[in-house]
Amino acid sequence: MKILTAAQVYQADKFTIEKQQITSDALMERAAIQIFEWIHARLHGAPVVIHIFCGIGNNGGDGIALARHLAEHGYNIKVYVVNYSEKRSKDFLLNMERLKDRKIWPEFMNPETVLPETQPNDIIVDAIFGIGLNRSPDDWVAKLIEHINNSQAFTLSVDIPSGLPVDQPLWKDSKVVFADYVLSFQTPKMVFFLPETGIHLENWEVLDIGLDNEFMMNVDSSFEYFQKHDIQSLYIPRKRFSHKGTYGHSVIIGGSYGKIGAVHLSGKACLKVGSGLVTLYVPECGYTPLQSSLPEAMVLTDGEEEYISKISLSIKPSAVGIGMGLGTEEETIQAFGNFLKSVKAPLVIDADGINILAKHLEFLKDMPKGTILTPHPKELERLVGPWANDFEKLEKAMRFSETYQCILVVKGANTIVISGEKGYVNSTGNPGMATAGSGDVLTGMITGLLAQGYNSLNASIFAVYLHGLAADLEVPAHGYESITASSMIDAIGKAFVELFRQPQPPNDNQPKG
Ligand SMILES: NC(=O)C1=CN([C@@H]2O[C@H](COP(=O)(O)OP(=O)(O)OC[C@H]3O[C@@H](n4cnc5c(N)ncnc54)[C@H](O)[C@@H]3O)[C@@H](O)[C@H]2O)[C@@H](O)CC1
Ligand SMILES: [K+]
Repeated sequence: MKILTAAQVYQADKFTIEKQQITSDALMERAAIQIFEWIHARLHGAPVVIHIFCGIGNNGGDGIALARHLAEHGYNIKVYVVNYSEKRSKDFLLNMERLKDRKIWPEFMNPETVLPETQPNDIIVDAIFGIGLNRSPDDWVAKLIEHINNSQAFTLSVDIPSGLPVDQPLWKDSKVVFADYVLSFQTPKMVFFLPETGIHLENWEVLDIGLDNEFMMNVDSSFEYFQKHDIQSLYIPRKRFSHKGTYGHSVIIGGSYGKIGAVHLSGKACLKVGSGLVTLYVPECGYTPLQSSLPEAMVLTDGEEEYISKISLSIKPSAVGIGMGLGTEEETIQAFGNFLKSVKAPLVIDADGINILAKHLEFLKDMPKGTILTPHPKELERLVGPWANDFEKLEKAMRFSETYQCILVVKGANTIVISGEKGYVNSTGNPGMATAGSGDVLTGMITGLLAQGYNSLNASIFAVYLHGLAADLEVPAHGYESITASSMIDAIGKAFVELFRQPQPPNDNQPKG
C-alpha cells in the first residue's frame, strides 16, 4: 500500500473530484459515512457519550458530518467547534448548516472557553486538525489537546491525530492528541511508523473513501507499506523435480570466543527459510559446539582459535551472511576487508561487519552492488552519522543506499527496507523481538532467501516480513517477554504456512507496541 504525502493526498482528492465528477462535499460525505459505520458497527447504538471536537477546516467538516449521522441514529453526542481561525472551509460551513437544520447546536470554543468535562467511559472524536496543519497549534488549542490527553476517554482521531504533521518532523514543543485509534483516509501516514511521531497513536486503520484508482496506481510514492499479499507475490514456489542443490548453498561467516551462538542462530534461520545447504565459517572454538547443536549445517574453521583471522572458502557460495558475533580484532578487520574484495556471491552484512565498515569507510568501495546491510539504530548512526529527526535519518539512509548501491534494512518497530530513493515499511513484528539474537535470525533468513534466487530487495522485504510474522505467531503462547531468537526460528515454519492462509488477520496492519 502506498504511503502518500499530504500534497499527494490533496492531488488525489482533486483528481478524484474531477474524474468522478463529484463535489468535494460528496467526498467528505463518503469519509464521514465510513467513520460513522466504523463506530456504529462497534457501538450498536449504545448510549455512551461521544464528544466530537471539530476544527474549522475539512477535518472539522468530517467531524460535523459525522455528528449528523450519529445524531440521526440516536447517539448521545456533544459537538464542539474549536474556533482557531476565521477561515472556515466551504464544506465545513455546508455541514454546519446541515447540522443546524437538525437543531443541533455545537458549542463554539475559543481561548476563554472552560474546557468540557469528560468521563473515562466517554468517547472522544478528534477532528480538530487533519492533513492541513502547517504549524504547531496555538497555546489555547494545545491546552485543549492536553485536556483530551489527560481524560481517560477512548480517543478516536479522524484521519490523523490532531497536531501531527503528515510527512515531516514534529514542530518543537508542539502538542499532539494521543489517539487510541486513527481512521486514516485512503493511505497510512508516514508519521505512524516512525518512533518520534508514532508514539502518539496506539492503532490505526485505513478507510477506503474511493480516491481514484488510476491516480493511486500511478502516483510515485517514496514509501510503501508491505503486507501479506505483497509478500505472497514475491514467493518463489519450490519445484517438484528439485534437489538440495536447487536451493543454493549459503555461507554464514562470523563468531568469536563467547559469541558462537550468533552463528548458530543465523545458520539455523537460514536453513529454516529453505536454503538447500548451509556452511558455517567460524574460528576453531566454534567447531565442536556447532557440529553438535546444528547437525544439518557443515562447519569450516579458521586456523585461529578465538576469532576469524582470514576468510578462505573452499566452496562457491550462492549467498553469504557475515558479521554476527564477528568481533573487531585487527586481523578480523583485515580478513573482512580482503573478503569484500574477493566475494562474488550476494552478500548480507550485519552487526560487527557494519561496525567495521563504519570505522573503515575505505572498504565501502569494495562492497559488491546490491549488498544488504542490516543496522539497528546505533549501527546505522555509526554508518551514516547522527540525524536531527526520523525524517533526516531516512534521507541519510537513502543517500547512503544510492551512493554505495546497497540496501539498508533499518531495523525498528516498523523495520524499513531502503533501496535508493524508495523505502518499504514492514507491517509485522512486536516488542517481543527486542531480544538478543533477533538480528542474527534476520540475517540468516535474508541469506537463505538470497541463496534460493530471491534478488536483494525481495529477499530483504520477504525476510523482514516473515521474521516479524514468526514473532507475532509466538505471542499467544509466550507473550512479548518470553519470545527468544530461538523461539522465533521455531516459528518460521508456522509463518510460511500463515503466509498462505486466507484471509489476512484483521490486526495485520497495526503497529505493535
Ligand atoms: N483529501 C481527501 O481525500 C479528503 C480530506 N478530507 C479531510 O480534510 C482534511 C484536510 O482538510 P484541510 O485541508 O481543510 O485542513 P485541516 O482541516 O487539517 O486544517 C484546517 C486549516 O487550518 C489552517 N491551519 C493549519 N495549521 C494551523 C494551526 N496551527 N492553527 C490554526 N490554523 C491552522 C490551515 O489553513 C488548514 O487548511 C483531511 O485531513 C481529511 O480529514 C475529507 O473531508 C475527505 C476527503
Ligand atoms: K484529526
